[in-house]
Amino acid sequence: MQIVGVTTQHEVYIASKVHKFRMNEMLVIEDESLYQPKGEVVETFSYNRYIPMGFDKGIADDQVLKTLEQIGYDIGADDIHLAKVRLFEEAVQPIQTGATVRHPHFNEISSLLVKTTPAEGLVLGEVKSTDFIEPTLPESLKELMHVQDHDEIRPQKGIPFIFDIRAMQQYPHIGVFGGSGSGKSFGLRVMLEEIMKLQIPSLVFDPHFEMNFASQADDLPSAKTYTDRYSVVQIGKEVGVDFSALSTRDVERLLSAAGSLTESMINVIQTVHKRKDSYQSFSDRIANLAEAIELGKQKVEAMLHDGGMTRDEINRFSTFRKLLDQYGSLPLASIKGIQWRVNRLHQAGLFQQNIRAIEQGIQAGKLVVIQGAVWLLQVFSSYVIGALYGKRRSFRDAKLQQKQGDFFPPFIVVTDEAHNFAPKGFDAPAKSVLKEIAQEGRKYGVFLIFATQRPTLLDETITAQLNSKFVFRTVRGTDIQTIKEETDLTHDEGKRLPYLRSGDVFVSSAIMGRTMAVRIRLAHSASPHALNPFDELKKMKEQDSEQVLRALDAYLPLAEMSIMNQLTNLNKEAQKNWDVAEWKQELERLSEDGLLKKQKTPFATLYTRP
Ligand SMILES: Nc1ncnc2c1ncn2[C@@H]1O[C@H](COP(=O)(O)OP(=O)(O)OP(=O)(O)O)[C@@H](O)[C@H]1O
Repeated sequence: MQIVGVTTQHEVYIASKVHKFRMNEMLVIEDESLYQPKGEVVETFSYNRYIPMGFDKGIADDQVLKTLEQIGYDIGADDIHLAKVRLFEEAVQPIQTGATVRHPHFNEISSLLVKTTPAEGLVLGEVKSTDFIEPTLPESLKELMHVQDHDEIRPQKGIPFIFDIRAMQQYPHIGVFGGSGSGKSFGLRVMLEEIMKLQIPSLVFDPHFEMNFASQADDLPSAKTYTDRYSVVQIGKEVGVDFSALSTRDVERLLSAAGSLTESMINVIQTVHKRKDSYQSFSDRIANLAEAIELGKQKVEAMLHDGGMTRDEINRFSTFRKLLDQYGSLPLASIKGIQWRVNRLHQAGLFQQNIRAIEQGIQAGKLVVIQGAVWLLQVFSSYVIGALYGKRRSFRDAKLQQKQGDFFPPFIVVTDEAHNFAPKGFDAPAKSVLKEIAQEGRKYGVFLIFATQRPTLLDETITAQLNSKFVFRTVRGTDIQTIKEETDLTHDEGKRLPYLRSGDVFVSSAIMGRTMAVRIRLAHSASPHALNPFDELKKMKEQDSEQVLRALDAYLPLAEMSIMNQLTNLNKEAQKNWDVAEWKQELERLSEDGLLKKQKTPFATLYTRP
């Protein structure tokens, strides 16, 4: 391999007759006077006698052609491989044309690529095109993972990409961007596995119900299990909001998530909500007030003067009167609006539990996955993040003031669909607390991992605070533009974004100091959605046929006209509720699928085992 053409201080062309260059391949230029500059391939081209140079010059210019001829290439006849290489550090003077080029030894580039050990960092994947370095890779960095390359699963060959999570203290927060099917969720899963490995307490909001680590990945030798390292809770089942602990401002925020609030509705909440109100006391007060206003003061007074009512009725109407005296001037429509919103949250189970299960999980160093519908997660996240961040802050602040405080650990907040939690341009329940963490969380040891398909829709103050960005395949022009503005991806890398393979990612991180191309490793666990929906249909059909055949077994051979007599038994055993026509259809289907044999005689149609 040799340098050809005119070189600059930061870019050179390299040619070879035998070596086919690969994108992101690392190379060392033998130039003692410049301290062996190193760089990586950013563009490649191959010529052979079928596509001779000059016919389509591609990346080569006249200067390149001239040098090639001078150093003995037969242009138009030889195979020639060319690469454009960008130097990692600008050279003090242009590089000598003709200088030889080779692959680096691990020690020559280790400081650029490896910032921590596998035991202390997140082992997320393999740095692309580094398999040339395998012979010099130290044992401690080998055999850390398996990688899927095209259809083949293979052990790690190149340099591992180990994210130095400890450096988040200085460069906090991670963004994970990528379009549908780009491998973003898969990458997030690998990140979470590594976080569990290190037992870092984390709060994961999971709108897709996919972050479960119970099932192991198929085909992966020695997949790790994470059983004791995480817990999954659902809003309305294991966790919820303790209504009586909410301030009036919290109630406003929660209710606004169930449906936007008008000024007048906010006024209703501020007037009617009392400190320590339980869900019951607040919703009763609202319901009674609505009913009282609907009846009107006159009618309520008349009922109370009328007499002849039971004690309960007297109590009820006295309550109405009191409420009318206190709040009678509030508009009925706004009160009803609040009533509807409180009801909606209650129906979703939000007020049935508290967040103790989450706090315990975090205290125990676990990854706590919180599942629920997006809108409900938005409400709940604002409450739970606010509460836990508050605890962590109080503990740290107390410590700074040398006071005693209950220990609360540092933790990470992880969410997919992050643009729903902190949207650009409009408000969302959790946005203010997330912004605060983006700006101040570092001081308290609270960090964000934000994944989204739409970085353009994410609040820009937060995007700017994400010091490490993992960029998967992105097709949408506006998102590519945002990514280019927010990372140090070069123009060439930006152009490659729509064509990245699922699982390939550019990591642009202040921690690494430069963009790296990485193949994410195979996950040890599998997503519950990993089953192809069409395989799922097939499996369901097979299971169903099996069940029906088992029920039929005792009655075979079965004549079509006997179905009527056996209908109750058949339905019971097959757990169906079919009539005779439906059973006939099913028998026909099973015989078409070859699972039964259909015989027609002049007297009857018979079904038997094939
Ligand atoms: N690193 C990887 N190695 C092997 N296969 C991968 C890798 N990453 C992704 N894949 C494959 O690509 C598919 C799509 O990935 P994934 O579901 O993570 O996409 P996504 O970007 O999260 O899409 P969506 O946002 O629609 O969920 C996965 O089913 C997985 O099989």
